[in-house]
Amino acid sequence: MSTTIGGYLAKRLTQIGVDHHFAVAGDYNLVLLDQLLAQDGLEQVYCCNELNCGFAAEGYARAKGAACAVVTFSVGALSAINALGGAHAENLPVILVSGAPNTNDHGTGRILHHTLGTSDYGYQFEMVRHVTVAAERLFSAEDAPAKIDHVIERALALSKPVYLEIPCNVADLECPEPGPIEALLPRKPACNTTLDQAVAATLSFLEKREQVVILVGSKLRAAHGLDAAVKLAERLGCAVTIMAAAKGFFPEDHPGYRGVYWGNVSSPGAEALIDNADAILCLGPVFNDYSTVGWEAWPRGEKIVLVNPDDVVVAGTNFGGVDLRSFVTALSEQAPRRPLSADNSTLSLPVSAPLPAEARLTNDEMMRQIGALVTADTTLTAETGDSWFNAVRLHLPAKARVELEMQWGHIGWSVPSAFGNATGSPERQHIVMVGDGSFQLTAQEVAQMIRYELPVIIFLINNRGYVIEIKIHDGPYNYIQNWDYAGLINVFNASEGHGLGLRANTAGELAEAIGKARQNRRGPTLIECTLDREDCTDDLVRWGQEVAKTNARPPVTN
Ligand SMILES: Cc1ncc(Cn2nnc(CCOP(=O)(O)OP(=O)(O)O)c2C)c(N)n1
Ligand SMILES: [Mg+2]
Repeated sequence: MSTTIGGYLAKRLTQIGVDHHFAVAGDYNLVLLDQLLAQDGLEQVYCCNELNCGFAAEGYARAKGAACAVVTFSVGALSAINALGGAHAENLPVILVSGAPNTNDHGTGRILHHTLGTSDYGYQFEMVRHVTVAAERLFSAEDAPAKIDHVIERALALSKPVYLEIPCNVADLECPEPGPIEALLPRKPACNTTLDQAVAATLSFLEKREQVVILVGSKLRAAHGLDAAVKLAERLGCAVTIMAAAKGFFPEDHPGYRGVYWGNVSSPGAEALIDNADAILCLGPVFNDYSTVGWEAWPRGEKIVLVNPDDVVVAGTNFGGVDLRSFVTALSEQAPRRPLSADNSTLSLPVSAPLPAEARLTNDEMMRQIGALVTADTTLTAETGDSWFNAVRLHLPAKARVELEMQWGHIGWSVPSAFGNATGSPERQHIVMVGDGSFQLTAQEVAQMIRYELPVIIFLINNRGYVIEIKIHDGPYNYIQNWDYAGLINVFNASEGHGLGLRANTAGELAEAIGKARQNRRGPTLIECTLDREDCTDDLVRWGQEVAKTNARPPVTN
């Protein structure tokens, strides 16, 4: 039995659970798109531009575990590379496929359209290698299956993006049908010796420790460790705090849950818990300048067990080649059971009283009403900006999901990512919180939510500017042209769309808009929430001051 190279890729995508792929057409990829369209069980979904296409795939991977974006050469791929950087930073297996020039043009010295105007067409491949863990260029049918399998296997094994370049005259060449998919799926580690030693070292480390705390980090999901972390918390009976970028990665109704650890913007009591602990098990953390609030909140030293996706460090001793899920699972099975020492009934939850309907809308009232919307079936995508701090402060019901991009932090990511996430998980309720500044970068992807009739509820927080930047360091560059954000939906609807654009200036208008949004099942509802610029979270103000101090450190002169 044979297929084509595009058909081989299409079959592999469906075998790894990718039922949709995102695309922007270009003459270098049209034949490939035809091959992908021919695959049963694989839907082709279109985006307005290649940056959004990459972010839509990134969001889809959050829902489905992997994703694919197909773009044209150079003018398309160079935009998508930014989104691939985001997928790399956020540990998401996105497969970027780029069409490419006809193989007969290589080495001719000819100048091709969409290129830099030179005869070397290899620059894109060189660029993309910096943001992927595997990259392949196809030139013939003979080695195409092996190269396609290689990049897919690497994407799944490392939960990172990969790249495939398919020339326009190669996509429909004949090749054998794919073999068994098992060869590409992540395999359990063969060697247990190091694992056993890491567990033994941790057990003896814990023997002498009384104040044990688990700190959940943002790599835990990519390392497939969410369930194991709950089992470990139950075994140790200990308190559990989460890092902001890991919001939703530990059930907040669990008795051990004790809020967000984020330095001086931690949940009440969480910072003291970490500071007073004599053992901190850090599961998949990312300690960067933002998550440590300018390097101030960075647990280190002999009381730390650092559990990374592929290695464990016990009080400074490194155990390489130990995967996080196996380690946490083994520890949860072998650690002496301890009684529940933490009780999150003391967890103080900021709940503001409802405002009268005619009252001017405030940030607290907006979050009170959004919080009431969140259920176990909700996926909340929260954008860079005060939306980070608002989302992190929410108290989540079990199984509710929060999607953040706190490592890459590309403003505008949330709209296309939520489009992809909603495409991959239509059974969930999708909510987006996005500021006016961020929205202006990728707004057009709301039109695709209209096209595909996705009932995403978008809370557009119009506070007239880049407030997160204003709180770090103000200047004229933080103020933007205002849009009629609610009115934009009519533009995107044209004559046949079911999008809804509403504005909420008061508490009552917001409540009414949310009611209408919940009824609108045939398209997105954008609710423009107008807030005073100064009405932002205290957390943002404190965090912004710390970040500004960190950025202002004078060069260290030796
Ligand atoms: C692609 C990209 N370009 C610039 C930035 C820097 N930046 N980070 N946050 C912002 C402003 C966000 O403003 P909004 O979305 O309105 O959010 P708020 O803080 O709620 O006002 C910028 C301009 C960024 N993070 N990503
Ligand atoms: Mg803003």
